[in-house]
Amino acid sequence: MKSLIIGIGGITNGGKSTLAKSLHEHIPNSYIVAQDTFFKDDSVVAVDSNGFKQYDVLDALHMDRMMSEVRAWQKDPASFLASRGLKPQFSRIPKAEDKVYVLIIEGFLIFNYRPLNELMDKRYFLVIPYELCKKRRCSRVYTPPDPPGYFDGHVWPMFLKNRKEMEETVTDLVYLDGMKCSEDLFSAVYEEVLLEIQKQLDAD
Ligand SMILES: Nc1ncnc2c1ncn2[C@@H]1O[C@H](COP(=O)(O)OP(=O)(O)O)[C@@H](O)[C@H]1O
Ligand SMILES: NC(=O)c1ccc[n+]([C@@H]2O[C@H](COP(=O)(O)O)[C@@H](O)[C@H]2O)c1
Repeated sequence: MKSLIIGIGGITNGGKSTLAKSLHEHIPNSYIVAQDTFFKDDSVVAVDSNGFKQYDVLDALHMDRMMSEVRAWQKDPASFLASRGLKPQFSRIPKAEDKVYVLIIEGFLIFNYRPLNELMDKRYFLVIPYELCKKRRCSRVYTPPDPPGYFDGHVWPMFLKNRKEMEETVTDLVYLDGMKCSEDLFSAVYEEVLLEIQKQLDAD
């Protein structure tokens, strides 16, 4: 069996998890590793001079644990899925995508962490403008919730900084306009992933 790793990165509330879930639902033998499940406990997240918790930095995440999960999948995707109670899926009429295990890595800082970035076969980066990002972010409740002024005082400046750092080191990013409807975003990426799957199969 072959395997493929797809990165869905981008701005907070850009639509990463929505897109990752749709891909997962349509791709047999796929699995999502979501970066936001690896945040450190609030008690150990650093605080800046304005009292804002520094959540939007790699240091706020257990990247070592995230890497272990990805490496466990890479080592043996079938056993990895089986250990999570998931059985390999085969369509009644076999399709190309049945034959390739696909890992979807989703998160706002996945391309800023070099060891993780290096593993990706394809990199997508969702972007939305400031106003829309602020609007979507303000209607979402995190644990802990954003304190007043957090978007402009921490989230947006860190997004600009992290994106700049990423663009200095990462090539082959495919930018996606997160203002497009979810269906259009899904179809565009899904079509490309199917082509990547076919490429893997043709590589024999
Ligand atoms: N393409 C889209 N168009 C409009 N709203 C969207 C779109 N994608 C996601 N959303 C909405 O934006 C919010 C954030 O989406 P989500 O996928 O959780 O973003 P992220 O994982 O990047 O933080 C949710 O309310 C979701 O329903
Ligand atoms: N434990 C958590 O999940 C948690 C806590 C505080 C802030 N956040 C926020 O999560 C964001 C990243 O996730 P999204 O890209 O899904 O928005 C960061 O901007 C960060 O400020 C998450």
